[in-house]
Amino acid sequence: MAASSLKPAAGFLQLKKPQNPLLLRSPSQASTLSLKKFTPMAALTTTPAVGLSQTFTKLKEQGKVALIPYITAGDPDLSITAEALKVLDSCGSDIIELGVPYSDPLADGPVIQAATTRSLAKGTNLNSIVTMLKEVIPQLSCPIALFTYYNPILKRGIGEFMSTIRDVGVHGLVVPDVPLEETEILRKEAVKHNIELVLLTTPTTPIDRMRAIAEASEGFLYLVSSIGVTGARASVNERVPSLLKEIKEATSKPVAVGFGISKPEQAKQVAGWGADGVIVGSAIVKLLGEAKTPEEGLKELAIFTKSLKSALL
Ligand SMILES: O=P(O)(O)OC[C@@H](O)[C@@H](O)c1c[nH]c2ccccc12
Repeated sequence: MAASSLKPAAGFLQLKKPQNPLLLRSPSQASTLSLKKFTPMAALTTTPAVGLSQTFTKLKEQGKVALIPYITAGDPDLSITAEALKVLDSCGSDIIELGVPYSDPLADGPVIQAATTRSLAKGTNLNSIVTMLKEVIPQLSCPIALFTYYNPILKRGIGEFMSTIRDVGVHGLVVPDVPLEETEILRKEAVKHNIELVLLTTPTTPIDRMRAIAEASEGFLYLVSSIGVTGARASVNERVPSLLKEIKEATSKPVAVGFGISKPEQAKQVAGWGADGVIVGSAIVKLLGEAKTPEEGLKELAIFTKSLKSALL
């Protein structure tokens, strides 16, 4: 995981069976879619978005905690993703994490895996996502952090990947399957292109390693709340408060907590524990995936996002 504790098994890019890198403890273990035309909406804000760390600075001054929803691009299709980004933005999101679908999503649970499969079946790829973002990002007021496994980056070439996403206005990048030791080139290219590379730490990351990850992370530090894969859980890991305390002693960078947060009450609880941001993925992906129609999904998305936002106020 970005970075986290972990070095994937040799040849991990060709893994047949998903293997969650978040479970590894130490380095040694370790078609183009035809898009509908997007109609520019008159009332949309055109304020240029600030980056991730600036967003946290602004929120901190206001005593607020960031709401960071995650959705998978291209599920059910990219024109709905474009609308979903606008809904998320207008309903109070502070940063949006947008997932690039990948065939071997090793850190993802069933909900995001299924979304990924649906999206790939529609032909979503990096080019089509970038084309969509070019149109949509100027209409958003909050920054986008792109989430992708390492393979699509390597396939394109690290430098070219960074310049492509930067050119369409992406501010941040989350890559869960690159261990800290191997993030060096990625970080260099990210800095060069003004992209904030967010690294992740988990409950099994040794403390010294967590410090090194915090030091290298840009934008914010992603605290994975529990071991395992993404997905809703009945309750948030009760170790999160002590993990947050340890991290806060090690860094002054903002810390956002994700994995298993699916309800407004849980978001509130995590904010109360001192997190600077709360990330909600599977619950939102599920809502969009299970909606009777995409339009229904967008309506429910607006309601759910607002309920998460008010839990954080
Ligand atoms: O789905 P959850 O449990 O709400 O967790 C957030 C998560 O979806 C998002 O940040 C994410 C999606 N896929 C990942 C893989 C690794 C780390 C993080 C992620």
